[in-house]
Amino acid sequence: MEVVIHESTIGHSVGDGATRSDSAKDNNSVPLKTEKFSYSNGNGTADATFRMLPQKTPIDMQFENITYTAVEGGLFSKKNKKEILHQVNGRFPPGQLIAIMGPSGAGKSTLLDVLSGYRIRGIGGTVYINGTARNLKEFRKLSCYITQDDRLQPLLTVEENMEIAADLKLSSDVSKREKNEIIDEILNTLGLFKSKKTKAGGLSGGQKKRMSIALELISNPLVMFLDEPTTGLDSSSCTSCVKLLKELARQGRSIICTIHQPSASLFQLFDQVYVLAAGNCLYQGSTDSLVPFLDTVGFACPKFHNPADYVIELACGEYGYDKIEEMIRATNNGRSLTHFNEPEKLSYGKMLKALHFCVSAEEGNASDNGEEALVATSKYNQLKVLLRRGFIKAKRDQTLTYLRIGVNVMVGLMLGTLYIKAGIDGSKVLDNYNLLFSILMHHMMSTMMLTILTFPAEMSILIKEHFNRWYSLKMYYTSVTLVDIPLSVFCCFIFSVIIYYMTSQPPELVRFSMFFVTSLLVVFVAQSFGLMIGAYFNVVNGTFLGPTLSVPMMMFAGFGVSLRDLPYYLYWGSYISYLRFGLEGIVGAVYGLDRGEIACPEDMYCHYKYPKKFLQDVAVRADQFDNDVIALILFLFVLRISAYVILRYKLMAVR
Ligand SMILES: Nc1ncnc2c1ncn2[C@@H]1O[C@H](COP(=O)(O)OP(=O)(O)OP(=O)(O)O)[C@@H](O)[C@H]1O
Repeated sequence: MEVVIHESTIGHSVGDGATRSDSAKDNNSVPLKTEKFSYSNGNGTADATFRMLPQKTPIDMQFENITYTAVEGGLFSKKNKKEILHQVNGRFPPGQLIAIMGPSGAGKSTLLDVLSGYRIRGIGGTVYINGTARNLKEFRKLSCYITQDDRLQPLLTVEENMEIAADLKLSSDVSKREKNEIIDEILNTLGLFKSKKTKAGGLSGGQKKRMSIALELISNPLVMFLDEPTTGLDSSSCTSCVKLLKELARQGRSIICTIHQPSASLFQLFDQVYVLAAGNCLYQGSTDSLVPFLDTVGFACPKFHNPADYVIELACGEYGYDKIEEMIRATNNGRSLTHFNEPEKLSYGKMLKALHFCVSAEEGNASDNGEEALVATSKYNQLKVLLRRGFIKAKRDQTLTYLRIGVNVMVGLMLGTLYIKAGIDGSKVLDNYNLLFSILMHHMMSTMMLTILTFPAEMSILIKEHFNRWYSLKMYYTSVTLVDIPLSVFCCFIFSVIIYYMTSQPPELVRFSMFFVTSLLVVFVAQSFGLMIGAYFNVVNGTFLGPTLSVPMMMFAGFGVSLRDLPYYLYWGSYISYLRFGLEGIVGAVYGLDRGEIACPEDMYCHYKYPKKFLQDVAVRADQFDNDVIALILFLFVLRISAYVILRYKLMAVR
């Protein structure tokens, strides 16, 4: 198979003095020399032929005096600063598979987060890329972070997940055929080709891990950070995962991963190891040199003992804390490179054994500010791809789509049966009023709770994909907003038709339209409210807060206590309750527009056969429809913008 490689990052370096030798050619596809090589894919070996281009400069990473200070303490408790990394140093050369090891709580994930640029607050020290202080923005374009939990779209097949990633991470100049070739190439390499049509949710743990790696490989990162890639895998999957990582390292990448306690055979697969204990470096150097190092510091590894186990035992303080201090001194907290085999000087040709494309030719470069400059494709393309993904998900989602439609039909039928013909019965005007409020309750609770319950799961995927520069938050948010519109409209329409017909509300198009528009706006406002809560809180807190905060909305809607009877010092509450405007709009649709006398059954007393009398008694102004619509639209805008701001804050706060 031949893969075209773009000349997109020629001469690209990531220090402050980052240069790009020929940015004008960034998007040009130039076929160059062809090279053939073999690699293992977990199912044996495979051959591939790649057309190679001058590649990105491999990345030699050094870090000096890295500290990380976390701030502990809640909103109402005293804030304490806690230093987690204590001036650690080290070097991660290219083409190497590097393990960051240490006991639980040693600071492995923290160091990985700091080096990858995922963590940006509370950090001290300097990271150098090829000898120059790191420019984080440039560095992020060449690196990726693969989280411990596999944040995949479970409803999309492996192939669809890859296609979406390719459409977002590769320049739009790359043709569909070329993208497919790259996808096949990566899936083949990672042993996922046969599972192409399997939904990601149905993959095994090992396959999910490989899938996470495959998605990021699309943009051909030079540095890959992986947080505990072997956690949850059986020993054979662990080995094949680490072998795969080694293969990727051999192609010129730096592969840096945290790992708990590898078996002796797994440990041997790593080129280099970095051992941490309580935020200090105990050892850094080649895997082979660990045992000689332990000899030199006088803590010889017992015969037949796994050196990885032994060094973790030392790091845990099992043999005394003085030994930890001795090792920190011996390595000078990571400054010493004595046990560091100079990385094998890979020939240029060998370095070029990257799988396929280099991509850093951002179409979004036009606006070279903020996150837009980090993503690979235009805003329009991001939105298009995210909408495509959203619609595929919606089509397959049992909860968000089918259950939602089912609930609207069921509740419509139930309420319709309970209040059958209440709309034309002069003796049942109060019942009908209850029905109208119940309709609003249904719209509010069903949409708000669905969003609160489902959005936090999306959030973790958003954090990963956004950090790995798949898309900008604006485009993500726009797609989330747009994707749900058709289904919301459909559900609301079908519910409105059922209830309106069964309960015999006035059969006039204008009234039905007012009824439907008000209902739909309440749906959108409630959804935005749910999004605001779901963006910030987890499911447990959100499930508590959503209904709790809705109670004042109901109180001030003017239903139980009419607006006329609200104490003046609480009247402001009616302006912050969107249900008040919803109720006014929907009651106006049914009883407004100078509706005439309502038929009263024989032998019945109909107190409210004149709608005007009823409207007076419940203190609802039925001539305010336009204002109600405007108020609900305002609520919609304010809540949507607030949800966006909260989402943006949350994305930064987790870092
Ligand atoms: N934001 C934070 N606030 C307070 N403490 C933190 C914070 N982040 C990390 N820590 C603390 O720093 C220490 C190191 O955490 P880290 O997650 O890096 O450890 P680790 O070596 O990766 O552990 P494990 O292998 O168990 O995942 C832990 O004691 C942890 O509680």
